[in-house]
Amino acid sequence: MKNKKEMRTWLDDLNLDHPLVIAGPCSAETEEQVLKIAHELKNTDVSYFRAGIWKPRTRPGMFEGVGALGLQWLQKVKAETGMKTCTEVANAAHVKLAVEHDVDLLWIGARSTVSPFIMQELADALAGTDKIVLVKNPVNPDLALWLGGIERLHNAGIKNLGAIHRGFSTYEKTKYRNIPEWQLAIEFQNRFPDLPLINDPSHITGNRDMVFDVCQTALDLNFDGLMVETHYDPDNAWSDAAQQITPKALVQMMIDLKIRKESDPEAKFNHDLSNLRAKIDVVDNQIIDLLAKRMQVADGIGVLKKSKNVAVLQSKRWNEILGKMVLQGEDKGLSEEFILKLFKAIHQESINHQEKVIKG
Ligand SMILES: O=C(O)C(=O)C[C@]1(C(=O)O)C=C[C@@H](O)C=C1
Repeated sequence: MKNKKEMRTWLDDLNLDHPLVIAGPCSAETEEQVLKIAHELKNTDVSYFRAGIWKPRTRPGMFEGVGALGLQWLQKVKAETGMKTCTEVANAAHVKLAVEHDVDLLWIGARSTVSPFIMQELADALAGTDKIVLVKNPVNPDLALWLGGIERLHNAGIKNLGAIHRGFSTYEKTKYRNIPEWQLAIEFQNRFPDLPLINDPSHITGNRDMVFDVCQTALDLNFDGLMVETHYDPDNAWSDAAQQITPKALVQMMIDLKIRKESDPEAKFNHDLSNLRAKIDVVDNQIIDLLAKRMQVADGIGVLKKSKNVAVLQSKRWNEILGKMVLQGEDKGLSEEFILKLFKAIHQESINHQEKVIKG
């Protein structure tokens, strides 16, 4: 699969003067709930009304969605509000029912994207439709698996494709429900700049208080749209209560979010930017020189350790370094998260250098 300008045709054809917004409840609960939310979202920036019909839940015994019945409610949403509709599909039977009920956009969930078998089943079931299909990232931060899933749909002749960044599972507890790993989304855009990329702040945060900030970061990183879970009574939602926001809050958020341009033609701005970029280039070169110097020292340590048969990994020393660097970083306004990532990468490279010396 290669990047092509036409990949964004379906999005361009919407002629929006703001990012694409997909919103609606995590789950369709009752007909009244679905229609009430839909009417509150009518005449806002929302183009697509979302509602989960079949819900993949971590544990059995939780609310697993109303099933096909909810698709009739989505048809009513379309008839009464004019909004297009979307839902998640996870197997060929879901696809058949969603297509029969005229759902406009289908998304594939993170737990499906991880499985090439499921992706192939969905690609086969969707072949021949002109539906928009958005593929959420797999639960693990694996860009090749994400792109591979999209490629299966592309190879089945599905033209209106896009991706949803919903964050990644981690063993460690973080402030996020699913950590964003923004670098991976940036890498995605580098590889496929014309494949529409939508951010899902609800699943990244798991917490409505953080939704705005994640949306702003996504827009700052040129995402094409947002998919935001929305409920008129979030606290009493049947699923994902903590992360849903009200339609009113969504409207306010769309007013408050800053939509930034990719560049500006003004001469002074471009002159100042070039100067600052030249400074960055100098510093980047210094960083590379320093890292190379550090690895030369590591090579020396490797030679010394080899002579006395001493192990490469020295956890006590390493933890002392990490602790010191986190403190120094804080002093200089560098986040703990960044310092840990940076020094863990440096440590790994130092170990690789020493291994090479010891084996060589
Ligand atoms: O101090 C050592 O023993 C080293 O090998 C150097 C170093 C480092 O790069 O700072 C690398 C590996 C060890 O786990 C600890 C520290």
